[in-house]
Amino acid sequence: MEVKPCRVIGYCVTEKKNAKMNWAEFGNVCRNHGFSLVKVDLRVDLESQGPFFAIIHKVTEVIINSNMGDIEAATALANLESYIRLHPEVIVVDPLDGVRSLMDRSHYYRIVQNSDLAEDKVFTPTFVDLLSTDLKENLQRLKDSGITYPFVCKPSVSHGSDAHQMAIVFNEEGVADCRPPCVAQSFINHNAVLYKIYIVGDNFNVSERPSLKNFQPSDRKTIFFSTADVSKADSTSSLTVLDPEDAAVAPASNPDPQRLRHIVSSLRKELGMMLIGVDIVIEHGSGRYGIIDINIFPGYDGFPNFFQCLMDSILDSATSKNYGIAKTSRRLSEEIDNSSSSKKQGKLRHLGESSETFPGLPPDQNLLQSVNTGKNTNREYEQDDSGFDTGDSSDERKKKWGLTRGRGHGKKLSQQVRGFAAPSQQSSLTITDHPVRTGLGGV
Ligand SMILES: Nc1ncnc2c1ncn2[C@@H]1O[C@H](COP(=O)(O)OP(=O)(O)OP(=O)(O)O)[C@@H](O)[C@H]1O
Ligand SMILES: O=P(O)(O)O[C@H]1[C@H](O)[C@H](O)[C@H](OP(=O)(O)O)[C@@H](OP(=O)(O)O)[C@@H]1O
Ligand SMILES: [Mg+2]
Repeated sequence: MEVKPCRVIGYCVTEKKNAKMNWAEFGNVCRNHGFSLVKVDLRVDLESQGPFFAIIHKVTEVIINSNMGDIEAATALANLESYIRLHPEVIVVDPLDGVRSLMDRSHYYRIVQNSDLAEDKVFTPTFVDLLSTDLKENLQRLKDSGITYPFVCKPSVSHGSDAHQMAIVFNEEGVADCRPPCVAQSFINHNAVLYKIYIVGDNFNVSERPSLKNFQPSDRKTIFFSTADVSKADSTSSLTVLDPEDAAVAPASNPDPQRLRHIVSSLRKELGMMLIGVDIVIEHGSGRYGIIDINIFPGYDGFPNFFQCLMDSILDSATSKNYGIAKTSRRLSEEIDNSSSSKKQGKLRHLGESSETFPGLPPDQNLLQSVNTGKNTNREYEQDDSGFDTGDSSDERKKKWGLTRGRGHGKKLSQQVRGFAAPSQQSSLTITDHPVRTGLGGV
């Protein structure tokens, strides 16, 4: 009996993400690969909407609401979970157990702590859960855990509308401002520069973002802030402008591609997920790399050609998952191979075939090297519009940044590596420094 190839990709994301991303663009990419894209309605049994080849989701709000007793959310989650359970052949982006582990901040801080990253001067700042409303108990826990002042107090749940209101606590008096359940994480001075790694399967892209300036312990009052005001590409908070004495000594820091690749490969191995965001700071003085946050299916703002990259990762996952190839007629596997090989003749450029230079950057910062990925698909995605509708593409962002803010804000790093090599394998990496005039007037 001929098996009809299943060519439907389903997606169900938060309304915010639905509005922010140009899903019609992804529909075009799917069609180019012989798939149709369907918006999944979790209120209805998925059997009647499938069968699905893959399901892409961001159901963090559904999980949170379900955990809080919302019946509709619990039903929606049960619909998704039962379909996944009955259809192990479907590619789930990403597995719900990985999603749940990244919804609890201290849980993923522990994953970093217990990974092999420590050997590479990569750490997660000291942290402790504060679950009690008893101030004395919390003060003791902070002391016993070695938390230093100032520390950042973050909601325990890392995603959703209530997850991004935070506080910088400078002294014991300020501990009364913590609202458990929360996580206290020692503050790391990092010269107001954050590196945001966006991971799509075996590809990652690094962009530089504004970040909190350096702080010292003091008797000052707690500072409350929303992360949306601090580390977005166009954040303009005065909290992200270095004090003159700090700006004078802040080194221009370029993250080490080898160490970034190790972070990506280690977290991919630990988490087994396709769509992850990792927030890195480089500690002033020690040069250690601090992983301060890991995000589920983040915004991918400025990620070149995100949807094409997502499609490739799904096909890669299908191939490596032997998606029914053993059980299905050869035709389907040839179809999958053809659709993936058609990609190679499509919009892809092999790395290292041509070196571009960017005016305004000294030659040594125009680094374009080929990457040996250990796979026969070394390639870079052309820097086309990824179909994002953020109104904040890297070109717009370049225009917005007028003055240099803090040291090291001068570059937009974009490292596009496919099938990155594990740190033990010798390989070099493509780094394209886009010279941008950066900073924000008047901050
Ligand atoms: N331990 C820390 N030391 C210094 N700065 C920190 C620390 N933790 C967080 N920050 C600052 O606060 C910002 C937000 O922190 P974090 O990423 O944990 O919050 P979030 O709500 O998960 O943000 P998002 O979801 O937007 O990534 C960081 O980008 C950084 O500027
Ligand atoms: O700047 P980024 O891309 O990291 O911003 C992300 C943020 O890190 C969180 O992942 C947000 O998810 P929630 O915590 O669930 O709000 C993302 O929002 P989303 O609407 O895009 O999912 C931000 O983009
Ligand atoms: Mg973050």
